[in-house]
Amino acid sequence: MDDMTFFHEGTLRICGSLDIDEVLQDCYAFLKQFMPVNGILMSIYESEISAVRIIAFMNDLGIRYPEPIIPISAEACRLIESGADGVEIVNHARATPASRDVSMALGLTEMSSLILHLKVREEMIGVVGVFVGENNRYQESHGRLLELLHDPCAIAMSNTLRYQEVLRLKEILRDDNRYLHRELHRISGDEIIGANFGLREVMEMVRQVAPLESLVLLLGETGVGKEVISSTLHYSSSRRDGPFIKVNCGAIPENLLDSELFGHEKGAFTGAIARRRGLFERADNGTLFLDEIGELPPSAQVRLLRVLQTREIERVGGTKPVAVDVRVIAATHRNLEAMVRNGDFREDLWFRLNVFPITIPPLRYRKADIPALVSHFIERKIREMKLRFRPTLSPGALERLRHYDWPGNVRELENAVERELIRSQVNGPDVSLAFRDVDIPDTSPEPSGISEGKKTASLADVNRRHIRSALEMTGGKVQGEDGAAALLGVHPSTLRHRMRKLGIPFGRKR
Ligand SMILES: Nc1ncnc2c1ncn2[C@@H]1O[C@H](COP(=O)(O)OP(=O)(O)OP(=O)(O)O)[C@@H](O)[C@H]1O
Repeated sequence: MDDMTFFHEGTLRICGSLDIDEVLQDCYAFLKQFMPVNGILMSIYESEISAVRIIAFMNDLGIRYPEPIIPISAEACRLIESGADGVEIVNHARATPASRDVSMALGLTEMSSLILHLKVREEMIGVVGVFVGENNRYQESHGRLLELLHDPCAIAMSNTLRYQEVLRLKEILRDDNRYLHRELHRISGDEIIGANFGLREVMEMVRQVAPLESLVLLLGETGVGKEVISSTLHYSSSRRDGPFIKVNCGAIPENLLDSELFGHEKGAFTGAIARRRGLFERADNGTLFLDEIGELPPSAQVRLLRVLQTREIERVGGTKPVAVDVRVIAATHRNLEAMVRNGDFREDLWFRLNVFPITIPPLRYRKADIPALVSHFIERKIREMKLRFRPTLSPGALERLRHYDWPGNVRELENAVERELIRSQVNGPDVSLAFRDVDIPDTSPEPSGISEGKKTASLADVNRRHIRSALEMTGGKVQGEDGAAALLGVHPSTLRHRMRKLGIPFGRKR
């Protein structure tokens, strides 16, 4: 083989892969045709610690991968720093200080080596050592051949160092990411209060569905805790170490929705100066929580359905579909079934989303959870707001909270606690929380045709609103497992009787 062909063939092997172990195996098989070789070693010199660090190593003598850092003597350091060049032929294990240190580290009593010193723009970046486990095996001609491969070896060495750095940084990032996820989960305090009381059935369903890959639809009025439940679903699933991405479908302007959800390619539209991954791609191997799914415009509904069916997204301006492994949890406070009937939501998408619906009951139907929620929020707010005084509850406060209807549900209760805590701080350490402004009667509009005075009407009104909102959530259905009677925990005929008495119309449209 002439020098040109040797160089060409050698370069193909050296630059054939980013996996340096694969490269060494290929080079070993190639070099064996031209010279004695038992192993190859790539190392760099670490002047600060007077050692060589092994970057890659292979051999056919059964020598185990040595400790990556091989300390070398001061004499060896001096020689390396004096700026060796080209190929050094060392035909005895004890011939030079460096070969003595390395052969000892490899456990070889005899060793011949060809040391190719790699330099890029006069800067020494490391060495490639080809060795054999006997003394006196290398000649000038072997050295000359190896020297032909200096440039490809230098490129491979610098690529390997960079690639190993990328892998190291990637691992650090992954580790940071896992840590931040756990922290986020801890700080957001996703403890579910009422898991054994008012939300027992919900939590039972969460336990059933969390380990599966199924789509989950969370239904319930605003502020009932759809987001906390979705995060519990994610963190109890096998995807818990993957991302949990939340998106409020109602908060993204329609013209930006596609690019937010599916990303865009560079130049897809004015202002798309770089490729951008969408939320689906960011949620890869994790969970995407699509809140307020009822607010999705019809065009986005079509595209979402396609993604759910194909598990592939297409970036705006892209030509190739991109596979994504994402579990979707959707949520809405709206009655999707009624929206489907009115033509505001696609039936096929609703079918797809409605595989495992979980309805979270409003706070007014689980008032037994109020004391635990209040103390949970007091603890949380004291921590978050770094408050100085820990107030107590004044007599009658819980009664007042239980008496109220909580149209804004748990979020409203959380806000009420925060407000009361802020007020309390100005009054010194012995203050208690009274929640006097929660005692106001319900302010939602009166149903038309009611002529009773406010005082006599209030109980009927409260009942009427409870029943109406239960019907709202069940799409007007009274009977059956998913009917309003089951939701309210009463017999269907009792509910019908009350509806008649309160003048609530029957039927699906209300
Ligand atoms: N069971 C619960 N235990 C502890 N905190 C809760 C619970 N339910 C809700 N919260 C808290 O109440 C607030 C509102 O809950 P969340 O945002 O989950 O409601 P939501 O139903 O998603 O509301 P929206 O429909 O407006 O998006 C959050 O701060 C949440 O942490």
